[in-house]
Amino acid sequence: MAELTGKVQTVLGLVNPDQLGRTMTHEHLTMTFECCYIPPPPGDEAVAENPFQMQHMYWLRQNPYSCRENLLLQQETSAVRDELLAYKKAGGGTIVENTTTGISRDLPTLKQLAKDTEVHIIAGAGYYVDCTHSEATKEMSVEKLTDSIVSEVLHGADGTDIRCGMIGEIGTGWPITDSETKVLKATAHAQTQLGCPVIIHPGRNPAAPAEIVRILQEAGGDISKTVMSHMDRTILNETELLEFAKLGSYLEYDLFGTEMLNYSFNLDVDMPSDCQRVKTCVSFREGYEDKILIAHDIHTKNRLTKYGGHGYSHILKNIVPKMLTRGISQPQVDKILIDNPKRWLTFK
Ligand SMILES: CC(=O)NCCS(=O)(=O)O
Repeated sequence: MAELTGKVQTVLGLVNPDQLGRTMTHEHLTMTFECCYIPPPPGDEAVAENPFQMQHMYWLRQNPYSCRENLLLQQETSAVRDELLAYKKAGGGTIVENTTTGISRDLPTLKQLAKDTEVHIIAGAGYYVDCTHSEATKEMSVEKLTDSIVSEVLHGADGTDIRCGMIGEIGTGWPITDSETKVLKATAHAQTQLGCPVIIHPGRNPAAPAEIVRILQEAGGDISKTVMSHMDRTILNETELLEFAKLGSYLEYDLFGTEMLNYSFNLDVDMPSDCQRVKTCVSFREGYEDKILIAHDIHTKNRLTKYGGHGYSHILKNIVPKMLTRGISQPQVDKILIDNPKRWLTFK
């Protein structure tokens, strides 16, 4: 698309890629996550009902998905606005907002936040995981899904004229369902038409990312312009990780700030700590430094600083200094936070 080529599309319009600055490539500013509610561990049912206040946060840190109120980030726009102002002050420039259809994308709120804070915000087109697909979505053909995604980028989404600047996060589970496969194919077709960035939420199985790449590639997708999110909890074996890296997508470590003993979506996974995430970035710094992206993927209330969480500035304030002490140079940090996001987000 000639108008988009060489530009980045924010909720306030097209910008020159050099304007983005430091970029978190996977965040949510307003969304709901009720689709992923998990009942509390046996014996904790009463604790889960505690009033949503500071004394409850120690429990929510370990069980974020077992309290319905914690899943309503959309109620916290004022706190998120304050956080974005702090992010800007900490040197942040851009947030890629990954909320798609199914988890309450709210484009007017994103536009207002961008105006209020002067942080560039890029919104996502497309659909989240199968359990959030409506009956109408499930009945759509790949062609219809493609048209709808293309329209969200070219004309605006959800009945507004606010345009999405990338496709994703496209949700998939494991195994990948028929409806998710159609959405993946439509994503690839839309990407071919638009030359746009794509970002994927893989299912929680080490085989999921490669299977997604296979489906996208067969449908003509551009893997070099595609981000595989949530690598932190998906491929933990080093050999398997290097095998996947060879396929050429961006590798996103986007759960910085999440430190939990039991990852309730997949108890087989030992969720890495931030130190382990930094170590992984260190191990990737030669060979794949052009492919690493990082973020916090804030999607529950307890992670906001208002509730004692790490907030959207954690990487800039705490992780970058740590990286510098562990052998990642300032130019390499700049690649991860500025150059790689800019390259990914620029329309071809
Ligand atoms: C909003 C979202 O999809 N977050 C991902 C959480 S997960 O635990 O990495 O699947």
